[in-house]
Amino acid sequence: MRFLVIGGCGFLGRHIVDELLSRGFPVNVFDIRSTFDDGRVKIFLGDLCKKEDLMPALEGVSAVIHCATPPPLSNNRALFHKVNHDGTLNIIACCKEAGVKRMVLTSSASVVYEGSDIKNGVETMPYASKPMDYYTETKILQEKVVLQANSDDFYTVAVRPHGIFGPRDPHLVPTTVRTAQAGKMKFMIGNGENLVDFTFVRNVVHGHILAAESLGPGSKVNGKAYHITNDEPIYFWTFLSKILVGLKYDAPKRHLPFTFIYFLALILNLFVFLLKPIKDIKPTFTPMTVCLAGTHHYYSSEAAKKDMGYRPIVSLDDGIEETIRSFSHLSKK
Ligand SMILES: NC(=O)c1ccc[n+]([C@@H]2O[C@H](COP(=O)([O-])OP(=O)(O)OC[C@H]3O[C@@H](n4cnc5c(N)ncnc54)[C@H](O)[C@@H]3O)[C@@H](O)[C@H]2O)c1
Ligand SMILES: CC(C)CCC[C@@H](C)[C@H]1CC[C@H]2C3=C(CC[C@]12C)[C@@]1(C)CC[C@H](O)[C@@H](C(=O)O)[C@@H]1CC3
Repeated sequence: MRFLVIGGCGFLGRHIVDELLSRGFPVNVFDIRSTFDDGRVKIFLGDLCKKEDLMPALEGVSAVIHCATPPPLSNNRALFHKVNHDGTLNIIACCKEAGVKRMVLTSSASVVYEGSDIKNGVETMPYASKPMDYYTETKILQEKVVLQANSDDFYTVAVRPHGIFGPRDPHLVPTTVRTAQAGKMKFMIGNGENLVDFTFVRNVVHGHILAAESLGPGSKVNGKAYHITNDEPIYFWTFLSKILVGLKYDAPKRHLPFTFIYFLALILNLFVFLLKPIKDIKPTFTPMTVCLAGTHHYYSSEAAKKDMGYRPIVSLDDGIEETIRSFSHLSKK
């Protein structure tokens, strides 16, 4: 079975490519940029929104894993809609024309998150009626169109990871370190007792490949969404503190009231919106990131265990240790 990994030059995508190759699968990669060179992989460069770019990459492909997205913290509504919604519709149409049989979408557990506590959330929870940011808004649209495309000759499934971390993560660890270097990591938001899922990247990869292998005629996974987590919810600030201390930065010790910081983030968000025509500011402290830092949000992966035999293959502590080692270049000097 030849795979095409759309977004294969990204953080998750590259790990998926590496694992597929190690399991002996032939792999194509499609991405708008190239970040690596491997003789075993043909990298097709292009825009997933363009049929003429995508079709050559689909030749001889049986299964597509779509894990491309604009950067989740970029806040560019038009780009998110163009890539995550319109682009995904293009991928579906191209897959059907090329005779691809299976599609795995990398969705996100956040498609049901509206800023309030979610404890052991299940996949049957409704989509967020008021998504907290444009990224989440378009991840909902994206998952809907992929699952609606499921049919007797084109099997689709959505994998919903949460808080992916690991080597080459471009979002979580670098942003955390930058925030600490800017002296803005002295306080925890809230009481520090909010449990969340952080998922080591190789567990997410494992879930994707299991999902791809599980698709097929009459399969119970066809047309469904599945949470893939480490199955070890951890206090949000304990996780960040482990990363910070591992990289020789001080862990936050004092607390700021969640409601106060959320109110400040709302005001900052209004200023960002008003200033947008003049200057495109991308604050770290947004209503979404503040809620993620101050509320419970962890999800049940029981459905994935039951329907596709998923189990995390790397423990949280081992994943944190490997991540810290891989980011030693970001250690405090
Ligand atoms: N990082 C997380 O914590 C997390 C959690 C849950 C779900 N996800 C989902 O996982 C997937 C991968 O996320 P990531 O963290 O690896 O992101 P990433 O930014 O590292 O990778 C995304 C890739 O998509 C590519 N891309 C963007 N626009 C494109 C276009 N128009 N045409 C072709 N390629 C394009 C980028 O070049 C990049 O290589 C995304 O779908 C994201 O929504 C991420
Ligand atoms: C300054 C602090 C308040 C926070 C510093 C760390 C944050 C930058 C990360 C902590 C949790 C991360 C996270 C995401 C992005 C980076 C953080 C906010 C996602 C929103 C990325 C996109 C995914 O789809 C979301 C998911 O559902 O997994 C992530 C949720 C966690």
